[in-house]
Amino acid sequence: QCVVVLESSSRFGGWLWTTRRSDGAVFEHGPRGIRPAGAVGRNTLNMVDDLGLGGEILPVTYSHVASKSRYLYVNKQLHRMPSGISGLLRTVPPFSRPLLLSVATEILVKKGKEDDETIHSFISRRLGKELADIVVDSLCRGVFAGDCRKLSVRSCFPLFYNAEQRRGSLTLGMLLGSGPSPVVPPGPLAQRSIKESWAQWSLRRGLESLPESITEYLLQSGKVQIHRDAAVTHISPSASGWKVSKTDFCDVTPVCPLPPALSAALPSSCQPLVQQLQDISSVTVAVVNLEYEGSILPVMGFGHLLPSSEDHGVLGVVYDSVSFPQHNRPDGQSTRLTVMMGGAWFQDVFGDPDAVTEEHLLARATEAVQCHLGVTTAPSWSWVALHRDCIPQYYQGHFRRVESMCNFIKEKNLSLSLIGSSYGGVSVNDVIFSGRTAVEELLGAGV
Ligand SMILES: Cc1cc2nc3c(=O)[nH]c(=O)nc-3n(C[C@H](O)[C@H](O)[C@H](O)COP(=O)(O)OP(=O)(O)OC[C@H]3O[C@@H](n4cnc5c(N)ncnc54)[C@H](O)[C@@H]3O)c2cc1C
Ligand SMILES: C=Cc1c2[nH]c(c1C)Cc1[nH]c(c(CCC(=O)O)c1C)Cc1[nH]c(c(C)c1CCC(=O)O)Cc1[nH]c(c(C)c1C=C)C2
Repeated sequence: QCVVVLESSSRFGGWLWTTRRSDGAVFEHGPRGIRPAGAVGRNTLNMVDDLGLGGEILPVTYSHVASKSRYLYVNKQLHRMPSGISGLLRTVPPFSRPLLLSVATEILVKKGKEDDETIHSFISRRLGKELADIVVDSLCRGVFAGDCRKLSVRSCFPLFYNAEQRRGSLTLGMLLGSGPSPVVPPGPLAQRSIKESWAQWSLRRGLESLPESITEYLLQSGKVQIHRDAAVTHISPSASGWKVSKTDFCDVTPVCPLPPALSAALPSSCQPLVQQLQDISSVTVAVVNLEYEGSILPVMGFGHLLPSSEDHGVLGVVYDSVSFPQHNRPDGQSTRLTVMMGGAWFQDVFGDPDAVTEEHLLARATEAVQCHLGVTTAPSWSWVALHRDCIPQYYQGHFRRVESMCNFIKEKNLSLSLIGSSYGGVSVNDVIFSGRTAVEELLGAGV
């Protein structure tokens, strides 16, 4: 078997993108933390073991302040998200009643009849409108940069959907479990993560080390051809497999991540698939990394999110220095923050992504830090990145679209796998797991 990897840009890694400054500071422009939990989390840690990257791991435990404290910026104030029993029992602003009341009465709410629903409608129905408007609205902005009034509960939070389906309640589903998950035995690193109670992890030189290390591993194996600056422009079925781009690769089974690239490359005989791919939309996020001199944060924690009712444009701010102080400048005298903006509201707030200036995005980000965190000094360093169409949006009915694409591929006996963030989960773990599953189906397990 011959494996060929074609990457259109000049670097591997996609959204895993790190800047390593010469003084030792590390800034993430894409993902910054990976969760070790669950089958997909264990799978990634097993891969980190295989790559020999275990010594580079930076774990953040559940007892760390970054795991215990997350904030919401509501009514022009920061509020710590309630946690623990006392947080659930008391009425804490910005909520009008103890959260335990919503959780307890949720058990009595009847099961929904629809085969999918928006996240906002699902949570309003089960836990009340206030939680949907504030907590879940913010959560969807902090994971999907998306609008919970459009996103699908079944595809975005399958755990919630399955809990209702199997146990009749979210609360019971969380307590009793809501169904089977793939079997992935934990390797040494995953075992360590369980023993030490990790909530998330990164790598000493940033998460881009992961694709860098994979590239090195593949090159050393001598079994894989990898090409940068090699965009797939056209694929079409041929007698011996697929004809890919301008080059003839026989017996190639494309494993394709991006719907726009794939739909543009497919032939007209795959029209139904092309149409379904074109129907998966994604949102643009502006990511602004900021470095400030000294310890400037008024609170410690993972960061804060804003519900869409507070501000459409600013989604949230990550306090990178708190989770990963190892990425600070070695003198330890700085604070690193990341402001994320736009998402589903990008066009409304900032207009055409091609016309928005870096200066405008930087000004909006520093203004948010000043307003939300009371930081009046200017940042000593900044980096502005505009990530076009970076997070796919699983709108209501997404599961049906994915099912129908898979059926088309099966019926036509197309030797093609759909992997990546557009189909069954947007986290780094989901994407790696979908790739592994597809390759195992093609080449057999144990590869
Ligand atoms: C700002 C941001 C923050 C995030 N934070 C987190 C986080 O904290 N934790 C987490 O788990 N996840 C996070 N994510 C999500 C996660 O990073 C992504 O979902 C994941 O990296 C997507 O991987 P992918 O392989 O599906 O796609 P991509 O990363 O988009 O990779 C696709 C690759 O295909 C290449 N390509 C495109 N078209 C072609 C073509 N025609 N021919 C050849 N190559 C092509 C691209 O150049 C790219 O390298 C975040 C994402 C963003 C944008
Ligand atoms: C403010 C915008 C964003 C922040 N992170 C992301 C956006 C759009 C992107 C993102 N964050 C996470 C994931 C992976 C999801 C997963 O299943 O692992 C993605 C794509 C992780 C994450 N971030 C937050 C939560 C609740 C999660 C889920 C996993 C976990 O519980 O750790 C919340 C959150 N994200 C951001 C902030 C500032 C924030 C909370 C304070 C930034």
